[in-house]
Amino acid sequence: MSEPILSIRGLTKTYKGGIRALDKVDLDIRAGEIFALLGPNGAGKTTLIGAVCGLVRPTGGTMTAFGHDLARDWRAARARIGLVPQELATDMFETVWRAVTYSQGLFGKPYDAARLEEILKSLSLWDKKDAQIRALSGGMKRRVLIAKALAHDPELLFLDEPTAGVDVELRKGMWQQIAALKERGVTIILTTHYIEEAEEMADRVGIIRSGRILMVDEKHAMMERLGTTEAVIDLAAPLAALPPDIAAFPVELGEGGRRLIYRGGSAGEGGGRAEVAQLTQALTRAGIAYTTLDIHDSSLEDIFVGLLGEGEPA
Ligand SMILES: Nc1ncnc2c1ncn2[C@@H]1O[C@H](COP(=O)(O)OP(=O)(O)OP(=O)(O)O)[C@@H](O)[C@H]1O
Repeated sequence: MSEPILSIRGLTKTYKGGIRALDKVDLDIRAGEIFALLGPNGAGKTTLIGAVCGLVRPTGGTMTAFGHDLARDWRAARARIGLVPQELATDMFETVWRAVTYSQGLFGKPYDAARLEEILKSLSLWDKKDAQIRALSGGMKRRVLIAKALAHDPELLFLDEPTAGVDVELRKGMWQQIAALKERGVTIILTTHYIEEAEEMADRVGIIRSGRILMVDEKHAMMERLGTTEAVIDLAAPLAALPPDIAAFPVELGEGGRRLIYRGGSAGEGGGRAEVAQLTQALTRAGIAYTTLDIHDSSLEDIFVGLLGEGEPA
C-alpha cells in the first residue's frame, strides 16, 4: 500500500467536564478513497474531523497529513484539506460569490475567478452567485458549503453528515457530486449515520462508538464477513418434522410447519445464496413443494446494528 494520505495514531480528546469524545483512535486514510465513518450520535465523528481540521485541540496522539505533522506544520497540511461542516457558519448576508472568494484565499491560494466559476457551475450555483446566502433554499445552502470547501482545491475533503435532514432527491444529487469529486482524484472522508449512504458511496467503512474505532474494513469485505443470508420458503403443505436431508441445513420450521426459514452463509455471491440453491434442490428431491421463496442478504445496517448492540461501552 502506498503511504496513507492521513495517518492518525492514539488520538484522544477529553472535553472540559471530562467527556472523552475520542479514545486512542488509530486510522489511516488511503489516497483516492471514499471512507465513511459510521457511528451513532455522540460517537465522536465531528470531534475527529475537528481535530484534523484544527477546530478541536486534541488531548493526545499524533496526526500526519501529506507527510506533515499536523501539530508542528499545521498550515501546510491544512491548505490541502477541505471541510464541509454540518452547519453553515458564515455570514448569511454575504453573497455566494464573496463567500467562495473568501474561502479560496483562506489558506494562501491566489484569487482564481475562473476556478470559482467552474466550481459554482458544477454545483448549479452559478446563477445564484450574486444572491445573499440567507435567500437560498436549504439544499442550495448546503451546496454553498461544498463550494466553499472546494474553493482552495483540497486533495482531502471532509464531509460531516453531508445529507443530514435533506430529502431523498437532494441526497442522491449530493452522492453524484461526491462521486464526481472522487473521479477527479479527491480523497473523501464522510461521516454519516445513514447506513445507506455508506453502502452506496464508500470504498471502506469505519465504525466508531463512544470515541473508539470498533472496526475498519473494505465495505464489501465487511458485508461478506459479517453479513448473512436469510431465505423464507413457504411450503405448499405443512410439515410435521424436517427430514434429515433438510435438517442438515441451518433451517427452522415456523408458521405451524408451513414455513421454512434459512439463516446462514455470508452475504454475497458464494455464501448463503449458493447454499439456499442446494436447499431448494434438496427440497425437490425430498418431494417437498413450496409456493414462494424470499431471499435477502443482510445489509450494512443489520451489521451495524448488530455490532453496536454488543454490550455497552466501558
Ligand atoms: N465542545 C464540546 N464540549 C464538551 N463536550 C463536547 C463538545 N463537543 C462534543 N462534545 C461531546 O463529545 C462527544 C462526541 O461528540 P461529537 O459531536 O464528536 O459526536 P458525533 O459522532 O459527531 O455526533 P453527531 O452525529 O451527533 O454529530 C459527545 O458526547 C458530545 O456531547
